[in-house]
Amino acid sequence: MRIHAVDHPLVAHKLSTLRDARTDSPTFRRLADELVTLLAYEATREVRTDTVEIRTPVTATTGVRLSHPRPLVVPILRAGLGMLDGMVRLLPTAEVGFLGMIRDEETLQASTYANRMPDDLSGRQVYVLDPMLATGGTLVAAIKELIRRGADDVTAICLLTAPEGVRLMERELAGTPVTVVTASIDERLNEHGYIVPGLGDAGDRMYGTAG
Ligand SMILES: O=P(O)(O)OC[C@H]1O[C@H](OP(=O)(O)OP(=O)(O)O)[C@H](O)[C@@H]1O
Ligand SMILES: O=c1cc[nH]c(=O)[nH]1
Ligand SMILES: [Mg+2]
Repeated sequence: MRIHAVDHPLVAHKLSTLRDARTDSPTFRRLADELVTLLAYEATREVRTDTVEIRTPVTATTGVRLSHPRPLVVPILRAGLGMLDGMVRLLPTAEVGFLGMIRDEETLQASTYANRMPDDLSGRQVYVLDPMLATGGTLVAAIKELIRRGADDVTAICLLTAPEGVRLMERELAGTPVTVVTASIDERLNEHGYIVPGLGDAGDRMYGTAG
C-alpha cells in the first residue's frame, strides 16, 4: 500500500476552511467538491490510457484517450457522496458504483447497508471516495470487497487520514495494489475515534445533521 499526502498551498487553504467549525454546510460541500478535484488530479496520474491517432487542423499526430474498461468510481455513503461530482468532473466517462457503510459510534466497527457495484471487477481500476480514514475499518472492508471482486488497482481519495487508520491499511492490505491520496495525515484519533485536529463528522457537516 502506498500513501501520498498532497502538499499544495491551494489544498492547504481549502482544507483549513473545511476544518473550521464555523463553516456552514453549503460552504463545506463546495470546498469538499473543490478539494476532491485537486486530489483527483494526483490520484489519476496512473489512469490507464491508449495511444490514438488524431488529426489537428495542421497535421496528423498521436494523442491519448482513457482505456477500456472504464475506471469505476465508488463513493462510500453518506459522506463520500459529496466527493462524487468533483471526481466525475475529471473522469466524466467513469462508471459509478455505490457502497453504503456506517461506523457504530460505540464499537467503531463498520458495517455495510448498501452495495451496488458490478460483480466482476477483473482488470478494473477503481477509485474509492471517502473523506475520512479514521480507524480504517470502513476503508479496509470496502477495499477488501473490491479486491474480492477482482479489482487489480485501487486508489482511495480521502480528505483526511489518521496515522492509526493508515497503519491498519498497511497491515490489512499489505502486498495489495492500493494507493491512498489525501490532503493531510493528521495527528491522531481521540477517545471517540474522531480524527484530531480533523473536521468533526464529515457526513453531519456535509448534510447539516449535526446536533
Ligand atoms: O475509518 P473509520 O473509523 O471506519 O471511520 C471513517 C468513516 O466514518 C465516517 O462515516 P460514518 O460512519 O460517520 O457514516 P456517514 O458518512 O453516513 O456519516 C466517514 O465518512 C468514513 O466512512
Ligand atoms: O473524525 C472523524 C472520524 C470518522 N468519521 C468522521 O466523519 N470523522
Ligand atoms: Mg458520519
